[in-house]
Amino acid sequence: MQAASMLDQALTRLDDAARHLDLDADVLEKLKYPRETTKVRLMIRMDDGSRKSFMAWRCRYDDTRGPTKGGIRFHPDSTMEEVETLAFWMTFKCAVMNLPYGGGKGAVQVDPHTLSKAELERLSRAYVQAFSKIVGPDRDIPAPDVYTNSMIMGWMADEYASIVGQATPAVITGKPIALGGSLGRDDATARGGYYLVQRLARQLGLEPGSRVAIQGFGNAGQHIARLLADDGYSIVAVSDSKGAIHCPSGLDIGNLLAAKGQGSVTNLAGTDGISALPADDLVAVDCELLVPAALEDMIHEGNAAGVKARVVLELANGPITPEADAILAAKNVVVLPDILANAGGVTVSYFEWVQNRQGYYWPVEDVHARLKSMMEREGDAIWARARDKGITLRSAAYVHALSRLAGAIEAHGTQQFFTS
Ligand SMILES: NC(=O)c1ccc[n+]([C@@H]2O[C@H](COP(=O)([O-])OP(=O)(O)OC[C@H]3O[C@@H](n4cnc5c(N)ncnc54)[C@H](O)[C@@H]3O)[C@@H](O)[C@H]2O)c1
Repeated sequence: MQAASMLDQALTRLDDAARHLDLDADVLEKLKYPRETTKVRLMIRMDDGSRKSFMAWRCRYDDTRGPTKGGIRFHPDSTMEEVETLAFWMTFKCAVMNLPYGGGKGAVQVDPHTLSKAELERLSRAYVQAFSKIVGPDRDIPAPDVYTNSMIMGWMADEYASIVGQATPAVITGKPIALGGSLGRDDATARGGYYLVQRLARQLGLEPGSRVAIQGFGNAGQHIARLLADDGYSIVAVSDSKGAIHCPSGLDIGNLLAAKGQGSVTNLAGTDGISALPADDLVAVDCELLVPAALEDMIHEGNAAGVKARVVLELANGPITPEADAILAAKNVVVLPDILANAGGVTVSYFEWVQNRQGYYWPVEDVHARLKSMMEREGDAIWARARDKGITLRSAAYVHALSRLAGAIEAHGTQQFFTS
């Protein structure tokens, strides 16, 4: 992860989008910087009695359109710049989907795989203790991200309830169903991307039988593999942090899930015509659809030219660097951009927050139907904007979001008072 330059790279998207809109200067001044980032060193007791500390952050990038919303990542390489960049993307993602939220993000610099379950629980609770004045159902609403899950969200919701002295399920989303989670949240990120692919399949030249390569086999990667395979797509390559595998005749999803359950998809290499690949070679596999579903900057200047897919569905956040974006555009590869393609997760998190506040819970069919109609509505609008302006879908998504953000910032602003 090239964390130091990440935010600057992300801000180039803002500049690019601003060129297509007639904006008040207040708008860019407000969106160029995070509103607040809090840094805390968390101290927890380890199982052996020793104490250990971990750096943690929470960023509220912009709250013009509502309380800030964004996940908490547990990763050894997390940095403040990464958290701020992810919070910037959340600001735009919530605006793309017209959710009544601003953007936020949090992280703990830790490899959670080195902690016992009890240590992980203490760390999760320590995070909420440290940031209890920052989070809140009308202020800042966390959710899961890389290497955090519903169990961790449940501990965090419980800790917040202890601190404020009352059950407050709407403070955090991605909770277990038994603690006020929403049906359909588990596969929402992948499902949103899947609905988008279904909606635009004709324009994208995709159809059941098209070949798919998936980078990363966690929450997003596993569910998109299942949804596309159920639709008749052929999953020909998959990777995780241990490496990649390739099978031109198609991989079996059940076998992939079982192998991942035992550590890694690479355990399947050498069986049933499946070959091992270096992890980096996954992006160059012969296929029609490439799905990055791991981490940032995985498709870069050094490997973008090798991409053979016609379409890239960005389920990960920021998997393509701006340099790689230009290379892919020159090759006429259509990129379904992260702030639209993976927005299903935050959209169903929003549904969870609404259900928590209403105290009324929806059947999964309602969750799916509402998600589908929102993905189609915003996907169609962004497709039309890209076509009308002759710009990439990424630029169109940023223009789409920026026009909503600008409307809200200008409505708050007072510049006209001074100039009229
Ligand atoms: N889960 C969500 O709701 C959600 C929502 C929006 C965006 N995202 C984004 O999707 C991406 C994946 O998130 P997730 O929730 O699936 O995380 P996860 O922790 O469940 O899975 C991450 C996967 O990536 C793999 N991985 C790590 N390093 C890799 C590498 N170098 N090469 C290949 N694979 C590698 C891991 O082995 C794991 O299989 C992230 O960018 C995240 O920000 C997730």
